Amino acid sequence: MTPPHPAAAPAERPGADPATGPAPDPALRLRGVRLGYGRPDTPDTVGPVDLDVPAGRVTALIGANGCGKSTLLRGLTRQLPLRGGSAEVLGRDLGAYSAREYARTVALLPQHPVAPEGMTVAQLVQRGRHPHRGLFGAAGADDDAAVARALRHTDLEELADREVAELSGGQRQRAWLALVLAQRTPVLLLDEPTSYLDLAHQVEVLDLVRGLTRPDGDEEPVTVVAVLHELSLAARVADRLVALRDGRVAAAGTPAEVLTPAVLAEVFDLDADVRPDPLLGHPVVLPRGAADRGASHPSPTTQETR
Ligand SMILES: Nc1ncnc2c1ncn2[C@@H]1O[C@H](COP(=O)(O)OP(=O)(O)OP(=O)(O)O)[C@@H](O)[C@H]1O
Repeated sequence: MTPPHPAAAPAERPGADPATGPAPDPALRLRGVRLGYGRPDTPDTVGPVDLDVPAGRVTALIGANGCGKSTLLRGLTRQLPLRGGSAEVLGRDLGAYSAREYARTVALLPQHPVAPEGMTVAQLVQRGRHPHRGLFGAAGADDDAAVARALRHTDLEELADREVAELSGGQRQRAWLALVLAQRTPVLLLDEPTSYLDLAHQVEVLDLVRGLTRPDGDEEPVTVVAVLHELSLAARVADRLVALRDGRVAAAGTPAEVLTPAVLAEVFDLDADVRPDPLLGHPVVLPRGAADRGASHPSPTTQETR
Protein backbone atom coordinates (compact mmCIF):
# COMPACT_ATOMS: atom_id res chain seq x y z
CA MET A 1 0.00 0.00 0.00
CA THR A 2 1.50 3.32 -0.96
CA PRO A 3 0.90 6.39 1.13
CA PRO A 4 -0.55 9.21 -0.98
CA HIS A 5 2.26 11.40 0.20
CA PRO A 6 5.64 10.46 1.59
CA ALA A 7 5.21 9.84 5.30
CA ALA A 8 7.68 11.88 7.25
CA ALA A 9 8.79 10.88 10.72
CA PRO A 10 6.22 12.11 13.22
CA ALA A 11 7.32 15.57 14.19
CA GLU A 12 6.12 17.07 17.41
CA ARG A 13 4.18 20.13 16.42
CA PRO A 14 3.05 22.13 19.39
CA GLY A 15 0.23 24.64 19.18
CA ALA A 16 2.28 27.82 19.05
CA ASP A 17 5.73 27.54 17.59
CA PRO A 18 7.97 30.61 17.78
CA ALA A 19 9.56 29.57 14.47
CA THR A 20 6.29 29.25 12.53
CA GLY A 21 4.14 31.80 14.33
CA PRO A 22 0.78 31.35 15.97
CA ALA A 23 -1.08 28.06 15.56
CA PRO A 24 -3.78 28.03 12.86
CA ASP A 25 -7.42 27.98 13.93
CA PRO A 26 -8.47 24.52 15.04
CA ALA A 27 -10.44 22.48 12.51
CA LEU A 28 -12.83 21.36 15.24
CA ARG A 29 -13.65 23.44 18.29
CA LEU A 30 -15.83 21.85 20.94
CA ARG A 31 -17.07 23.74 23.96
CA GLY A 32 -19.09 22.12 26.69
CA VAL A 33 -20.26 19.39 24.31
CA ARG A 34 -22.61 16.85 25.90
CA LEU A 35 -23.94 13.73 24.19
CA GLY A 36 -26.11 10.85 25.27
CA TYR A 37 -28.61 8.22 24.22
CA GLY A 38 -32.32 8.05 24.86
CA ARG A 39 -34.30 10.62 26.77
CA PRO A 40 -32.53 13.90 27.52
CA ASP A 41 -32.93 13.38 31.27
CA THR A 42 -30.75 10.23 31.18
CA PRO A 43 -27.10 10.72 32.21
CA ASP A 44 -24.77 12.05 29.54
CA THR A 45 -22.50 9.48 27.90
CA VAL A 46 -19.99 12.14 26.86
CA GLY A 47 -19.20 15.51 28.32
CA PRO A 48 -18.92 18.19 29.03
CA VAL A 49 -16.02 18.17 26.56
CA ASP A 50 -13.90 21.15 25.56
CA LEU A 51 -11.54 20.24 22.74
CA ASP A 52 -9.59 21.92 19.96
CA VAL A 53 -8.58 19.60 17.14
CA PRO A 54 -5.69 21.16 15.22
CA ALA A 55 -6.13 21.57 11.48
CA GLY A 56 -4.08 19.35 9.19
CA ARG A 57 -2.91 17.07 11.97
CA VAL A 58 -3.66 13.55 13.16
CA THR A 59 -5.41 13.45 16.52
CA ALA A 60 -5.87 10.02 18.08
CA LEU A 61 -8.71 9.42 20.52
CA ILE A 62 -7.76 6.81 23.09
CA GLY A 63 -9.49 5.39 26.13
CA ALA A 64 -10.93 2.25 27.65
CA ASN A 65 -13.85 0.34 26.12
CA GLY A 66 -17.10 2.19 26.63
CA CYS A 67 -15.54 5.54 27.61
CA GLY A 68 -17.36 7.36 24.79
CA LYS A 69 -14.94 7.57 21.85
CA SER A 70 -17.43 6.38 19.21
CA THR A 71 -20.15 8.47 20.81
CA LEU A 72 -18.00 11.58 20.42
CA LEU A 73 -17.45 10.75 16.73
CA ARG A 74 -21.21 10.24 16.31
CA GLY A 75 -21.74 13.72 17.68
CA LEU A 76 -19.20 15.12 15.23
CA THR A 77 -20.95 13.44 12.30
CA ARG A 78 -24.36 14.69 13.50
CA GLN A 79 -25.68 11.13 13.87
CA LEU A 80 -26.27 12.07 17.49
CA PRO A 81 -27.56 15.55 18.33
CA LEU A 82 -25.68 17.63 20.87
CA ARG A 83 -27.45 17.71 24.22
CA GLY A 84 -25.57 20.84 25.10
CA GLY A 85 -22.57 22.98 24.24
CA SER A 86 -21.35 23.94 20.80
CA ALA A 87 -19.18 22.46 18.07
CA GLU A 88 -17.57 24.31 15.20
CA VAL A 89 -16.20 22.57 12.13
CA LEU A 90 -13.80 24.65 10.03
CA GLY A 91 -15.09 27.77 11.72
CA ARG A 92 -18.81 27.11 11.17
CA ASP A 93 -21.32 25.80 13.62
CA LEU A 94 -21.93 22.09 13.14
CA GLY A 95 -25.65 22.68 12.66
CA ALA A 96 -25.19 25.39 10.02
CA TYR A 97 -24.12 22.97 7.26
CA SER A 98 -26.60 21.41 4.84
CA ALA A 99 -26.42 17.61 4.71
CA ARG A 100 -24.65 17.76 1.37
CA GLU A 101 -22.16 20.39 2.49
CA TYR A 102 -21.42 18.35 5.57
CA ALA A 103 -20.82 15.19 3.54
CA ARG A 104 -18.28 17.16 1.49
CA THR A 105 -16.60 18.40 4.65
CA VAL A 106 -16.51 15.48 7.08
CA ALA A 107 -16.20 11.77 6.27
CA LEU A 108 -16.62 9.01 8.81
CA LEU A 109 -15.26 5.49 8.71
CA PRO A 110 -17.56 3.80 11.23
CA GLN A 111 -16.51 0.93 13.46
CA HIS A 112 -18.69 -1.79 11.90
CA PRO A 113 -19.86 -0.65 8.47
CA VAL A 114 -21.99 -3.04 6.42
CA ALA A 115 -22.01 -3.00 2.62
CA PRO A 116 -25.21 -3.74 0.68
CA GLU A 117 -25.38 -7.32 -0.57
CA GLY A 118 -23.68 -7.97 -3.90
CA MET A 119 -21.77 -4.68 -3.91
CA THR A 120 -18.26 -4.78 -5.36
CA VAL A 121 -15.27 -2.94 -3.95
CA ALA A 122 -15.29 -0.46 -6.84
CA GLN A 123 -19.01 0.24 -6.38
CA LEU A 124 -18.48 0.78 -2.67
CA VAL A 125 -15.64 3.22 -3.24
CA GLN A 126 -17.66 5.07 -5.88
CA ARG A 127 -20.20 5.80 -3.16
CA GLY A 128 -17.64 8.13 -1.65
CA ARG A 129 -18.22 10.41 -4.63
CA HIS A 130 -21.98 10.83 -4.10
CA PRO A 131 -21.67 14.09 -2.15
CA HIS A 132 -19.76 15.56 -5.09
CA ARG A 133 -22.35 14.69 -7.73
CA GLY A 134 -25.85 15.94 -8.52
CA LEU A 135 -28.90 13.83 -7.75
CA PHE A 136 -28.72 11.97 -11.07
CA GLY A 137 -25.26 13.13 -12.00
CA ALA A 138 -23.03 10.69 -13.85
CA ALA A 139 -19.49 10.11 -12.64
CA GLY A 140 -17.05 12.57 -14.19
CA ALA A 141 -13.32 12.40 -14.73
CA ASP A 142 -12.69 13.82 -11.24
CA ASP A 143 -14.80 11.07 -9.69
CA ASP A 144 -13.05 8.32 -11.64
CA ALA A 145 -9.65 9.74 -10.70
CA ALA A 146 -10.57 9.97 -7.00
CA VAL A 147 -11.81 6.37 -6.98
CA ALA A 148 -8.74 5.07 -8.82
CA ARG A 149 -6.46 6.96 -6.45
CA ALA A 150 -8.25 5.63 -3.36
CA LEU A 151 -8.08 2.04 -4.66
CA ARG A 152 -4.39 2.47 -5.40
CA HIS A 153 -3.56 3.93 -2.01
CA THR A 154 -5.32 1.13 -0.20
CA ASP A 155 -3.75 -1.55 -2.38
CA LEU A 156 -7.13 -2.73 -3.65
CA GLU A 157 -6.82 -2.35 -7.41
CA GLU A 158 -6.72 -6.11 -7.95
CA LEU A 159 -9.78 -6.62 -5.75
CA ALA A 160 -11.88 -3.84 -7.33
CA ASP A 161 -14.34 -6.25 -8.95
CA ARG A 162 -14.68 -8.60 -6.00
CA GLU A 163 -17.77 -8.49 -3.82
CA VAL A 164 -17.15 -6.76 -0.49
CA ALA A 165 -18.81 -9.69 1.30
CA GLU A 166 -16.17 -12.07 -0.08
CA LEU A 167 -13.21 -10.15 1.34
CA SER A 168 -11.25 -10.89 4.47
CA GLY A 169 -11.84 -8.61 7.46
CA GLY A 170 -8.68 -6.63 6.74
CA GLN A 171 -9.38 -6.28 3.01
CA ARG A 172 -12.92 -5.13 3.81
CA GLN A 173 -11.57 -2.54 6.22
CA ARG A 174 -9.29 -1.20 3.52
CA ALA A 175 -12.25 -1.04 1.11
CA TRP A 176 -14.16 1.17 3.57
CA LEU A 177 -11.10 3.29 4.09
CA ALA A 178 -10.89 3.69 0.30
CA LEU A 179 -14.50 4.92 0.32
CA VAL A 180 -13.75 7.73 2.76
CA LEU A 181 -10.51 8.59 0.95
CA ALA A 182 -12.49 8.88 -2.30
CA GLN A 183 -14.80 11.33 -0.56
CA ARG A 184 -11.83 13.75 -0.42
CA THR A 185 -13.12 15.70 2.57
CA PRO A 186 -10.95 18.14 4.55
CA VAL A 187 -11.89 16.34 7.79
CA LEU A 188 -11.67 12.59 8.25
CA LEU A 189 -13.03 10.72 11.28
CA LEU A 190 -11.86 7.12 11.60
CA ASP A 191 -13.33 4.80 14.21
CA GLU A 192 -10.81 2.03 14.78
CA PRO A 193 -9.50 1.97 11.20
CA THR A 194 -6.99 -0.79 11.94
CA SER A 195 -8.91 -3.22 14.12
CA TYR A 196 -8.95 -6.10 11.61
CA LEU A 197 -5.55 -5.49 10.09
CA ASP A 198 -2.38 -7.46 10.59
CA LEU A 199 0.51 -5.47 12.01
CA ALA A 200 2.10 -4.70 8.65
CA HIS A 201 -1.19 -3.39 7.25
CA GLN A 202 -1.83 -1.41 10.45
CA VAL A 203 1.46 0.40 9.95
CA GLU A 204 0.74 0.93 6.25
CA VAL A 205 -2.75 2.28 6.82
CA LEU A 206 -1.59 4.59 9.58
CA ASP A 207 1.33 5.84 7.49
CA LEU A 208 -1.15 6.47 4.71
CA VAL A 209 -3.36 8.40 7.13
CA ARG A 210 -0.40 10.43 8.33
CA GLY A 211 0.55 11.13 4.72
CA LEU A 212 -2.83 12.83 4.25
CA THR A 213 -1.71 15.53 6.69
CA ARG A 214 1.52 16.15 4.80
CA PRO A 215 0.46 16.47 1.19
CA ASP A 216 2.63 17.34 -1.75
CA GLY A 217 2.00 20.27 -4.00
CA ASP A 218 -0.97 22.54 -3.49
CA GLU A 219 -3.28 20.04 -1.79
CA GLU A 220 -4.60 21.07 1.61
CA PRO A 221 -3.59 18.86 4.52
CA VAL A 222 -6.44 16.75 5.84
CA THR A 223 -7.48 16.92 9.49
CA VAL A 224 -7.78 13.41 10.91
CA VAL A 225 -9.37 12.21 14.13
CA ALA A 226 -8.89 8.47 14.64
CA VAL A 227 -9.98 6.20 17.44
CA LEU A 228 -7.07 3.87 18.07
CA HIS A 229 -6.62 1.14 20.64
CA GLU A 230 -3.04 0.22 19.89
CA LEU A 231 -1.33 2.92 21.94
CA SER A 232 2.20 2.64 20.61
CA LEU A 233 0.90 2.85 17.03
CA ALA A 234 -1.27 5.80 18.05
CA ALA A 235 1.85 7.51 19.38
CA ARG A 236 3.66 6.70 16.15
CA VAL A 237 1.03 8.22 13.87
CA ALA A 238 -0.59 11.00 15.86
CA ASP A 239 0.55 14.55 16.42
CA ARG A 240 -1.80 14.76 19.36
CA LEU A 241 -3.48 12.27 21.66
CA VAL A 242 -6.74 12.85 23.50
CA ALA A 243 -7.45 10.38 26.29
CA LEU A 244 -11.07 10.01 27.36
CA ARG A 245 -12.24 8.61 30.64
CA ASP A 246 -15.92 8.27 31.49
CA GLY A 247 -16.87 10.57 28.63
CA ARG A 248 -14.53 13.38 29.58
CA VAL A 249 -11.08 14.45 28.45
CA ALA A 250 -8.61 13.08 30.99
CA ALA A 251 -5.48 14.20 29.15
CA ALA A 252 -4.61 15.86 25.84
CA GLY A 253 -1.30 16.76 24.29
CA THR A 254 1.61 15.30 22.41
CA PRO A 255 2.05 11.52 22.63
CA ALA A 256 4.91 12.02 25.09
CA GLU A 257 2.72 14.21 27.29
CA VAL A 258 -0.22 11.83 27.30
CA LEU A 259 1.37 8.38 27.30
CA THR A 260 2.80 8.47 30.80
CA PRO A 261 2.48 5.75 33.42
CA ALA A 262 0.28 8.09 35.49
CA VAL A 263 -2.17 8.77 32.65
CA LEU A 264 -2.24 5.10 31.63
CA ALA A 265 -3.07 4.17 35.21
CA GLU A 266 -5.83 6.77 35.37
CA VAL A 267 -7.37 6.17 31.95
CA PHE A 268 -6.93 2.42 31.50
CA ASP A 269 -6.28 1.29 35.04
CA LEU A 270 -3.13 -0.14 33.49
CA ASP A 271 0.23 -0.64 35.11
CA ALA A 272 2.75 0.10 32.38
CA ASP A 273 6.22 1.32 31.64
CA VAL A 274 6.76 3.78 28.82
CA ARG A 275 9.99 3.89 26.81
CA PRO A 276 10.94 5.88 23.74
CA ASP A 277 11.07 4.01 20.45
CA PRO A 278 14.83 3.67 19.87
CA LEU A 279 14.59 4.78 16.22
CA LEU A 280 11.66 7.21 15.99
CA GLY A 281 11.52 8.49 19.54
CA HIS A 282 7.77 8.23 20.13
CA PRO A 283 6.63 6.61 23.39
CA VAL A 284 6.11 2.86 23.41
CA VAL A 285 3.86 1.35 26.07
CA LEU A 286 5.05 -1.78 27.84
CA PRO A 287 2.16 -3.24 29.86
CA ARG A 288 3.01 -4.84 33.18
CA GLY A 289 0.84 -7.30 35.02
CA ALA A 290 1.24 -7.85 38.75
CA ALA A 291 3.21 -11.04 38.01
CA ASP A 292 5.67 -9.14 35.78
CA ARG A 293 6.87 -6.72 38.42
CA GLY A 294 9.40 -9.05 40.02
CA ALA A 295 10.66 -10.26 36.65
CA SER A 296 14.18 -9.53 35.52
CA HIS A 297 15.12 -9.59 31.87
CA PRO A 298 17.14 -12.73 31.10
CA SER A 299 20.56 -11.90 29.69
CA PRO A 300 21.47 -13.34 26.26
CA THR A 301 23.91 -15.61 28.04
CA THR A 302 21.14 -17.01 30.23
CA GLN A 303 18.96 -17.63 27.17
CA GLU A 304 21.75 -19.37 25.29
CA THR A 305 22.62 -21.66 28.17
CA ARG A 306 19.02 -22.76 28.82
N1 LIG B 1 -26.89 3.17 20.59
C1 LIG B 1 -26.65 3.23 21.90
N2 LIG B 1 -27.66 3.31 22.79
C2 LIG B 1 -27.43 3.37 24.12
N3 LIG B 1 -26.20 3.37 24.67
C3 LIG B 1 -25.15 3.30 23.84
C4 LIG B 1 -25.32 3.23 22.42
N4 LIG B 1 -24.10 3.16 21.85
C5 LIG B 1 -23.21 3.19 22.87
N5 LIG B 1 -23.85 3.27 24.06
C6 LIG B 1 -23.21 3.32 25.38
O1 LIG B 1 -22.43 4.49 25.46
C7 LIG B 1 -21.23 4.24 26.18
C8 LIG B 1 -20.04 4.67 25.32
O2 LIG B 1 -20.00 3.83 24.18
P1 LIG B 1 -19.00 4.09 22.99
O3 LIG B 1 -19.34 3.13 21.91
O4 LIG B 1 -18.99 5.53 22.66
O5 LIG B 1 -17.62 3.72 23.68
P2 LIG B 1 -16.17 3.53 23.03
O6 LIG B 1 -15.23 4.31 23.87
O7 LIG B 1 -16.21 3.83 21.58
O8 LIG B 1 -15.95 1.97 23.29
P3 LIG B 1 -15.11 0.84 22.51
O9 LIG B 1 -13.66 1.12 22.75
O10 LIG B 1 -15.55 -0.42 23.19
O11 LIG B 1 -15.50 0.88 21.06
C9 LIG B 1 -21.23 2.76 26.53
O12 LIG B 1 -21.66 2.63 27.86
C10 LIG B 1 -22.25 2.16 25.58
O13 LIG B 1 -22.90 1.07 26.18
